[in-house]
Parts: sequence; C-alpha cells; structure tokens
Amino acid sequence: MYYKNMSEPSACTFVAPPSGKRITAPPCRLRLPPERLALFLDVDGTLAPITARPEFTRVPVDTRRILRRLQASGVALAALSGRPLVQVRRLLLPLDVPIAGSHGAQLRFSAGRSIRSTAHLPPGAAAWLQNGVAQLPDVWLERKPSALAIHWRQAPHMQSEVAALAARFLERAPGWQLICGHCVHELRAVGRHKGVALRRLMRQAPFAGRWPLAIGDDRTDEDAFAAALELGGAAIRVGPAANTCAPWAVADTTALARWLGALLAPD
Ligand SMILES: O=P(O)(O)OC[C@H]1O[C@H](O[C@H]2O[C@H](CO)[C@@H](O)[C@H](O)[C@H]2O)[C@H](O)[C@@H](O)[C@@H]1O
Repeated sequence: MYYKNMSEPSACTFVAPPSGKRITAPPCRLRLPPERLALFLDVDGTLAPITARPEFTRVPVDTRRILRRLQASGVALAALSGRPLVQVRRLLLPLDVPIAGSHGAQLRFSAGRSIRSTAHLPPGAAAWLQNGVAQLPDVWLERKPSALAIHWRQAPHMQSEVAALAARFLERAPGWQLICGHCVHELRAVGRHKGVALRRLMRQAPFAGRWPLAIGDDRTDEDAFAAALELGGAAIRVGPAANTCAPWAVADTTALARWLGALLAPD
C-alpha cells in the first residue's frame, strides 16, 4: 500500500497514536483495483454519528451515496453491526449488502440467504436483567436477537452499577460474555462476534480472494480488525484510537466518509 498524492488532506485527518504505538492516517488512495477490495463497515459511530438514542440514528445520505458508488465500481461491501439485522438494512437503504447483525448472531448473505445462530439463555435470565435495569434510573435494556444491551448514555453516573449488574447476570448465563461499547454494556454469547462474521463472509463470493479492510469505532469492532489483519488486510479505527489493533485511524464519521469518497476519484 502506498500514499498517492495528498490532494485532499482533510480526508486523511490524523489521530494521535497512544504513546508507543504507531498508528497513522490511512493512505489517501489504495493502490488496489475495486474488484480486489472488500470493505467491512460498522454502523454506529462509523457510518452514522452517535445519537442520544438508537432510533434517532441516520446514515447520512451522502455516505450512502458514496457506498452505492463504491459498490457499483466493483468494491464488495458488508455491514458488521451490533444492531439487529433488520435495523441495519433500514439504515443503509437503498444500499443492499450482506449484513452481520447482533454482533454476528444474524448473517444475511447476498441474494437474501440468511442464517441465524440462536444463543440460549437460562429461563428467566433476561427477565432478571430487565428487572435489575428497571432499578437504575435512566438506564434501559435493549433486547436483540441472541444479545442484550444495557444502555447508560442518559445516566453516565450509573456506569459502575451497570457493570455490577452485568457481572451478576453473567453468573446466571454461562457461555455469555460482556463487551463494552459507547455508553453501553453488551451481553452476547461467547464465540459470536464480528471477527467470526468477517471470516465467514470472506469465504464466500463476492468477498473470497479480496483484500479485507475492516472499519469501526469501538471495542466490539476489534475482533473484525484482528480477523482482517490475520487475513492479510488492514483496519481503520474511527475516533480516538486508544487500545486498538488497527494500524490506521480517522477522526470521525465525516472524515471517514470523505476518505471513502476519495477512493472513487479517478487515478
Ligand atoms: O456495531 P455498531 O453498528 O456500531 O452498533 C453498536 C450499538 O449501536 C447502538 O448503540 C450505540 O449507538 C446509539 C446511537 O448512536 C447510542 O445511543 C448508544 O449509546 C450506542 O451504544 C445500538 O443500540 C446497539 O444495539 C449496537 O450494538
């Protein structure tokens, strides 16, 4: 991979690396034909700016337009999200791409073929958690296919209570694990994550044989980054780049959209 020219410097906003780690802006242009590139895109905080509530979120029209043009040029795209699949489809419309939803518990390939790996909870565990969350003011529980998310964006002072509740939930839910996102404690089954989904998609057309680039903004994306790197690809972390295995970073969703748009410019 090489830098081309820096004709659009703002597309390559540099995020300072944590001390001792070398992390740089992604090259302005990838010296790769579109039909060799596979992009694996997270949604919240990556394609869409973070909002107060998940239902307020929109992927900007310009970003969706850029993604459509990338797809039309031959780039293979997929979305890897913690959200339920149906929400991701709606957020990306009219773009139609393979999607991993609920951290990979749901997988929709091209041509509409879907698989779902259901993770079971002991009877009463979800209701127990719902009841615990109800005791924490302004904290709320999102029930997703094979995953649960305790949101505390409206109650940052409740973070340690949320962590304690999640820990007690895990004692009742063997085979489940906690992963922290932005103002959210996510509970999901061990072994279901975006890295597994990326690898699965990379075994299929149109991804097989391509160079994988995973792009995301939080801890839940690190599994996808690791998988892309292990397959010889790369990763971009969006936002402050602390504790990431991604070699590249951009400042925010706007900078990422600009960088993706710059990939469309003719050589
Ligand atoms: O994997 P992603 O596509 O990044 O999804 C991660 C989670 O996104 C949603 O929650 C987050 O975004 C909300 C809207 O910006 C925000 O209000 C919340 O605080 C964030 O945690 C979604 O609700 C979760 O289900 C996803 O797992």
